[in-house]
Amino acid sequence: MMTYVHEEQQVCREILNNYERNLASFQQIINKKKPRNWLILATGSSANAMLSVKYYIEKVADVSIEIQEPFNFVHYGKIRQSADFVLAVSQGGHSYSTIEALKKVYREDRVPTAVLTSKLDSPIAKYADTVIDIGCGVEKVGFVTKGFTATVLTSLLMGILAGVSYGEVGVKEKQRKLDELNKAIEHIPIIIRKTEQFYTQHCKELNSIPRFAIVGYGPSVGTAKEGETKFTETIRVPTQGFELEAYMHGPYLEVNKNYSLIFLKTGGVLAERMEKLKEYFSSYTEHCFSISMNEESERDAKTLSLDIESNELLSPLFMAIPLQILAYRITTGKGIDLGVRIFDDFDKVLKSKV
Ligand SMILES: O=P(O)(O)OC[C@H]1O[C@](O)(CO)[C@@H](O)[C@@H]1O
Repeated sequence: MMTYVHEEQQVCREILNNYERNLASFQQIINKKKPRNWLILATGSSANAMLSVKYYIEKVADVSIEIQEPFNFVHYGKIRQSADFVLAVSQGGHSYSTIEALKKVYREDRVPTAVLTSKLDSPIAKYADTVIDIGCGVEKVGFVTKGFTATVLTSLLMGILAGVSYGEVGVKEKQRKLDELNKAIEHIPIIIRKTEQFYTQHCKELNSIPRFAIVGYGPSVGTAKEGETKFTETIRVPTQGFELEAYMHGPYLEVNKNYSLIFLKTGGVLAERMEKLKEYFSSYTEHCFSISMNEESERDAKTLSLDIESNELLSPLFMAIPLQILAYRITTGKGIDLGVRIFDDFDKVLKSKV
């Protein structure tokens, strides 16, 4: 897992170097059909990645994005009349639910379909008009890390290209946005280093926590959800990712002195509201941690400050990496060997991957 974390920067560089080629077929759909109402079908980390980029794409391309959990879509859902493009996202391309959902749309043959995957010859590729390469190669460890960041970056680029095609983004603005992404990925090694130091400083405490809640807002709700996915897959203690305000409607009542909160601080309009929540719970549990994208004016030992000056909407490119590393470090710190498979017959019985 850490090997892939260390590959994230290189993979991102490659994605940025090759985006014109990798996204050529997507560009064609956009230029030809000009879809403005996208339905995205994805589960697990892929859904978290798309939730992370939704706001950026909606803003730069002036489109509207709906994300649906594929199995519910297959059995209970329907495609909105207004939907004019369906994008299925499956990093490995074997998720049964996403395949079935895409099949349903593909057979109707009403809207253009595309699949975003890192495995171009995977089963899902048969059911879309267009196959788009995430550009990160196949990740062999099931607890994806580079695949998440690569999906985020490729999708951000799709948003920029759509913005250009729709006249929302001019030539200069496109270059500015690409520069912003190039600059963003240069922070990855330092994020890794800072997170490793942070874990070393707090390992005893972090390893002993029985329950985590990760709270975010805006684009970092997707990051919080990815933290939930990563922590439960690896550390195997109850962990949930919450949207800031939703957390205040019930979930907070669970807080006790053993409970840990991880606040994702990405600046923006809700920064103060999050600070208030943190302050409130700091007197009920000692285990309040923050991961802050921006430089913190007051240094607090339980804040991992990444000191990055960037657009809040790009925060998923940075903020998931500390959670990936913490997931791995806490897991090994607790003596769990991720190489030893558990529920080994799960896929055979439940067939959630085909
Ligand atoms: O993106 P994919 O390949 O469809 O996978 C979806 C999810 O399935 C899992 O591999 C677990 O089955 C998750 O780790 C992953 O997020």
